[in-house]
Amino acid sequence: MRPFFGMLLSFKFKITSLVIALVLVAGIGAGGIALLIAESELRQVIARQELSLLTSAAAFIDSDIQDKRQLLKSLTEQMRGREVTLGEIQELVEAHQTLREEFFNVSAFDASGTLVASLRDRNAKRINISDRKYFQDTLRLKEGVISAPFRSILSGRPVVVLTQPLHDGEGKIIGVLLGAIDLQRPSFSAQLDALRSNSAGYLFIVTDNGTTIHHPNRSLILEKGDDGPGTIVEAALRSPEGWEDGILDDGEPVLLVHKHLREVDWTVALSYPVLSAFAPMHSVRLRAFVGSAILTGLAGLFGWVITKKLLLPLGRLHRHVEDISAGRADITVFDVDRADEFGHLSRAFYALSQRRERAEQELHRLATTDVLTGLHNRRMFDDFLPKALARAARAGQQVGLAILDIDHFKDINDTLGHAAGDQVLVEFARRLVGAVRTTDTVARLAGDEFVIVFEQLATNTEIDVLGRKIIDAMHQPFLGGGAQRAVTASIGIALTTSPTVTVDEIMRAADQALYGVKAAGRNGFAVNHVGAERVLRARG
Ligand SMILES: Nc1nc2c(ncn2[C@@H]2O[C@H](COP(=O)(O)OP(=O)(O)OP(=O)(O)O)[C@@H](O)[C@H]2O)c(=O)[nH]1
Repeated sequence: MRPFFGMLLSFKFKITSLVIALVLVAGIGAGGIALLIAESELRQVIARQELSLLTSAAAFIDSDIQDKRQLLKSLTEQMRGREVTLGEIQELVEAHQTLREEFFNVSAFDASGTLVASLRDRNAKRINISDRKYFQDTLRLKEGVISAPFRSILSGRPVVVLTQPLHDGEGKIIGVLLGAIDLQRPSFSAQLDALRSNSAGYLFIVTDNGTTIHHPNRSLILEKGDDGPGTIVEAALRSPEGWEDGILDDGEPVLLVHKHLREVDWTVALSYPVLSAFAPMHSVRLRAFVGSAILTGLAGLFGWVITKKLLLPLGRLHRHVEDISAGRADITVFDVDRADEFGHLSRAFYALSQRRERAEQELHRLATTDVLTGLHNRRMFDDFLPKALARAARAGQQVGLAILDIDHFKDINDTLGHAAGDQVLVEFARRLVGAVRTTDTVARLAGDEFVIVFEQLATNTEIDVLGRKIIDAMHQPFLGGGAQRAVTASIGIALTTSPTVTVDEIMRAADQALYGVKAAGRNGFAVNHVGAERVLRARG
């Protein structure tokens, strides 16, 4: 659990998260904006395409109605020219083949509105349409009109009729010629439906008052659709032409494209389901989402790998600091030649470690050095002697320990003063170091007591030479408190080749030798072999 939380807090994790966040923001931001723009563009393109298609449909319907009106008009003009009577109209329309193709029925009514001829059924009931608005309008305007859609009394079919006034030879209106268009007849509706074949959505036509003229659901024809705010009928009639987005048709959002006809107060409209219209967009969105997810994952992985790689020097630096702290390496492991931030950090660590090392060395020196004489002190000696004994035991060599005591040093202090005593101690130490070999270790234990550890002694007699050399080194008078004074020392030396000798044993043996020298009148040295428990020589 802990390593997991540790990983969450790691710099690598933070950088990786940052990279992922940036990629996500960039992806969602740029991708989302691009998708929105693309979607908006697509809507415009689709809407324009559909409007252009609708314009063709509107032109087709306009021209169809115009053709039909023209046909009726030319027929009535023919009749007028030939002074056809109402009684002759039935024969005439039956003889006119084109009328059957263009109209569901063509009928004629006299000026009182009574049926006088019917193409579909010459024996049709003599109905009267004098109360119909289109009939009245035709007589009043003296020109053809297009009726509102209605259910025909003659056929029971939903129709609109085109009218033309009938004139006698003198131009007087004697009746009205009607061409009926069956709104459910394939010749009208199938042509419109054909315009939408292979495409999504459907075409419908409504009059200006919202009555349905054409609709794929034939049962709606002649019905007045809901034209409340936000309905497709209201949207279709809102302006002469254009498109509306997001209108609900039967609960489904649609793109509604509409165009008003020129010839008649009808609006032809297209309801285009948005979901299928933008189906390509959905797949683009899905692919963009998957792409973004993959990209984000890759970016995260990439961020992790790159950060890990970039932070390798930091890891190395961390290990180096740990190794140096644990004493497994020295400060030369720092890569101080790097030019980057890790180089700066390494150099800072190097300088810090160097200062710390120097401080440690100084501390160690102070802790192991006798302040007055500059020799090793007792602490150093206590640490050093066991190691020297072990070294000698390993090498099978003889080791010697000398304990030195300045004779009657108290007198020097008492007669010349403590400072003069110090001077003597310093000079004594200096001469001592000068008298022994570089391989020998000299220390001041306390007061006027000094020790020397002799390592790598070649012969037994070598120690005699060294003892004599020390005695001789002290022959010259010492300067203390401005006065010259003879200083002598007593030296007890212990020698051993035993690999099992202890610190106590060799110290005791040296003490014993010193005691012998002192007993013999001081100013000399004696050598005692450890285990022999006797002073072999005592010389002044
Ligand atoms: N000047 C000076 N005196 C010290 C220092 N440390 C100890 N002493 C003195 O050294 C003297 C040591 O004298 P002792 O060890 O008693 O004996 P001694 O006079 O040398 O006599 P023997 O050893 O028997 O010859 C004492 O008076 C201490 O006060 C020091 O650092 N400086």
